[in-house]
Amino acid sequence: MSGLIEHTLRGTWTPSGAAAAPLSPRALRWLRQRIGLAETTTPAVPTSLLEVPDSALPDAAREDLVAVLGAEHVRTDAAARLARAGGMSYTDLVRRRSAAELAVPDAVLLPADPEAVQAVLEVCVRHDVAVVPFGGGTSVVGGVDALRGSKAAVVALDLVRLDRLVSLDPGSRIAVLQAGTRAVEAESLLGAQGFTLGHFPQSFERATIGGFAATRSAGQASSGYGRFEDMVAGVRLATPAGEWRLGVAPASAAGPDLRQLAVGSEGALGVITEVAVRVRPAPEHSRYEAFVLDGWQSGVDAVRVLAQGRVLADVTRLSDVDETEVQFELAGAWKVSALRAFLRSRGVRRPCLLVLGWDAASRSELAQRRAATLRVLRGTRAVRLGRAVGENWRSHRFAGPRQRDALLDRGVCVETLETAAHWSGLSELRSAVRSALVRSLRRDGADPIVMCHVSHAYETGASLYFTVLAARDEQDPLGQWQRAKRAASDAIAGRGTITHHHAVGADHLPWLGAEIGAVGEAVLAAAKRAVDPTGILNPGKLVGPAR
Ligand SMILES: Cc1cc2nc3c(=O)[nH]c(=O)nc-3n(C[C@H](O)[C@H](O)[C@H](O)COP(=O)(O)OP(=O)(O)OC[C@H]3O[C@@H](n4cnc5c(N)ncnc54)[C@H](O)[C@@H]3O)c2cc1C
Repeated sequence: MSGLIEHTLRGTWTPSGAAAAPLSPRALRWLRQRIGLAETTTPAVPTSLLEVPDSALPDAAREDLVAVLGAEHVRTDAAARLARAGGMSYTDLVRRRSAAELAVPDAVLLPADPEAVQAVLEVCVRHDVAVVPFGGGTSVVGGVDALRGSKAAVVALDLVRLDRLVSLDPGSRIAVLQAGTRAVEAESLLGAQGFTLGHFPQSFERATIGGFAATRSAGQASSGYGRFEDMVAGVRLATPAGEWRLGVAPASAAGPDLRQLAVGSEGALGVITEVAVRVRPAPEHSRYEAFVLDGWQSGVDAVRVLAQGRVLADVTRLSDVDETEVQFELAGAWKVSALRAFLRSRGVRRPCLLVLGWDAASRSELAQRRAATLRVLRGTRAVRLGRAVGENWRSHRFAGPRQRDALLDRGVCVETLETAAHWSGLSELRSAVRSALVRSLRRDGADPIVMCHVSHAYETGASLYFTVLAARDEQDPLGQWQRAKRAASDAIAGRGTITHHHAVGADHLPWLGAEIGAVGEAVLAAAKRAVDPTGILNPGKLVGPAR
């Protein structure tokens, strides 16, 4: 299990940066040849070169905030503000690497409990100061960008001190966690009492419980444990209109489920201070295995059959041909040519890796569930690769963000985006996004690598997660990705959702209307007016207008 990384570290995922997951010379050679990468290194610029404007927080607002929180918890120094300036997307990292302009908050507020959060909102309403709730700061959609909208000042409301397990009801299997509790801490607090949340996104080492709820996050084991919104039994929210508590029973017919307004509210409708989550007994046994399907469509058909047969493994992850190739090549340690020869001997020409992982309370439960999955898989011509490859995936499941640092250092434009669609439109959506990305990132005759996987499957459809590797345009690195992202988002609109689990933030806002319609946008705006009449909460995110 990974350790805790200081959430104020921005610019790289771990303090050691690229050294945490260096690229092997073989992998580097292969990449250079595939995407036309120059032989340069592009290290990050020192933090001292980043520009931090003077704080625009009015003195009167500062005094009132200090009266509520104490002077040490109202930070206006450059280091504290810089540490909450933006999230962890590729463009966030490139901005820091190239000393481009950052949206820096005017102050950082550090309340210790829900009452202090409520009191802070009251002060901010009085002084008309914008508030950006800040959890782990791992947003990849501009969700924590310090946008001020029409306000003269903006503060980052950092929930790091709300880090307690408030209660655990083992009979009902409900734990109440404060919103700033990081996933790693939550797992360890729950684990000490024999429970798990089972939520393991790739940002596990840094993201928080409140952030998961605010963004409708999905973890790698979502097929077994559900998406984060499936885990939320109740929410406590501070809003400018007063405190709001939701979720008194496991199910209710008392009108629409208003918990779902809080879940996915992205800091625009309130600050989540506590989340009641459904927990499960910590598994005693687990097993990861890998299989290979021949070609994307056979892989997708196999995952669909598993989902509709309701025998999905807890982790079910299908990589397309390109992602499988990259995993084989970058893994270095695997004997790639021997593996390819073996697969050819089994008639597999276009390998697509399928990783399956099961968690269970007992050996017999594990055996039963695995047997049920494999029985259905048998009809799909999947070739079994065995446990070593599956366990290798598991041991590297949080390596992606570390490897991204190494790729950034080598001049690679590396970013991800995600969507979802019903089974009937999934392959068309994948082709459309793929073509848009390849077209917009083609440079000097070299195509980018565009990889895709399915990691969240449902009876009615699945998510698609794209990873792009291209030679970075050093003259205009931000524009290069922004154009590609726009092309991909245009290709998604009308075919799938603009986001399956990364949320809307600022970046997806221009495409939200196409998905929820003008009436949907009006409903969101009306909800915002009800809880946040002066519009101080997270301007420019989720509820229009876009920045
Ligand atoms: C390398 C990497 C991998 C990732 N992998 C995944 C993945 O596998 N699955 C996935 O779902 N996501 C993933 N993400 C996206 C991100 O981690 C999730 O959106 C996560 O839920 C954000 O949690 P956080 O605590 O970091 O929130 P932040 O980034 O701090 O905030 C996200 C949004 O929620 C709001 N917010 C935060 N806390 C609160 C609160 N208490 N009350 C109200 N609003 C709040 C913020 O204002 C912002 O709009 C990944 C991101 C990175 C950088």
